[in-house]
Amino acid sequence: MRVAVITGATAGFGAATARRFASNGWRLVVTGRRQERLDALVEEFGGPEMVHALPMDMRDREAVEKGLGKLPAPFDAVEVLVNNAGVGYGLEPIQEGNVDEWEATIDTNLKGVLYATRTLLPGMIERKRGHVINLGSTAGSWPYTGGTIYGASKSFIQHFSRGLRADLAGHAVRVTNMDPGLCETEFSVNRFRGDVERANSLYEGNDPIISEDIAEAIWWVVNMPYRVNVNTMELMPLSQSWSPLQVKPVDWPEGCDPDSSPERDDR
Ligand SMILES: NC(=O)C1=CN([C@@H]2O[C@H](COP(=O)(O)OP(=O)(O)OC[C@H]3O[C@@H](n4cnc5c(N)ncnc54)[C@H](OP(=O)(O)O)[C@@H]3O)[C@@H](O)[C@H]2O)C=CC1
Ligand SMILES: N[C@@H](C=O)C(=O)O
Repeated sequence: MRVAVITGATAGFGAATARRFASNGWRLVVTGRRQERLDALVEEFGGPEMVHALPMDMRDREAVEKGLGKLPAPFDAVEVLVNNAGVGYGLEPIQEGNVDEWEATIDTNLKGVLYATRTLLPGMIERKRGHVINLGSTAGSWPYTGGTIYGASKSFIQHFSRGLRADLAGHAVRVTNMDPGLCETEFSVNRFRGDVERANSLYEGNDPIISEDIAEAIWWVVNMPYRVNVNTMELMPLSQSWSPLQVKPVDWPEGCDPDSSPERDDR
């Protein structure tokens, strides 16, 4: 029986992906911080014989290394790792940003992925069977006001995924970066610090992607023939596309001539 590790399985994409794999007979290792939701997953997917729950914070290196590094049989031959746990707190521009929230975003989205990947890769290489799927975001390619730290964290994931493929040259381990756009999950409620109304207003009337769509895409990527590596996949709801680069008049200081420059400006 095959084993998949899904980080951040207590909500959104992670929960839907866990459901997709469990319904196809896979054993699961599920992680998240909310114990009661992990307990519910264990019950839903067939009990502790089928699901191993790891309550842990992905920012806690020791917990991740210990939890994923010492998985009990039969959960120890991990074939698929879905690095899904992630957050994007706040939507303020950098000059007004909350540094604590930046750190939480960076530590979860970057370090959590690195800890899990580093811990599980040697086993995949040794068993000659593995697939790492990293959840990036369209925000990693297309910047928007207020999404800078989150987007930069997802640019890291895109580059990390490509680099990982290069490092794994010759090994039977696949790597996929998946970049979803607007999707309705708990992501925005967390981004807006619990403001459900503000989160809902993003989705209303826009037919966002739903978690099951992402789970389906992950399932498809994993089930391509072993010779095929889907490097990257970008998905948006049809309602989402690009708008022109922003242009905004500059609030120059009194007496400033925009034709001037610091070496010619005697103000
Ligand atoms: N929704 C969207 O529009 C998009 C989301 N993404 C990315 O997809 C991934 C999943 O997001 P989505 O399902 O939408 O978000 P949700 O907020 O619905 O779920 C996030 C999951 O991550 C877990 N998580 C968050 N922080 C930590 C942490 N420090 N330690 C352990 N687990 C953590 C949560 O579990 P718990 O709270 O129990 O710890 C939860 O299970 C993220 O990486 C996100 O950046 C990418 C593109 C679009
Ligand atoms: N789609 C969201 C998450 O990745 C966003 O970009 O805000």
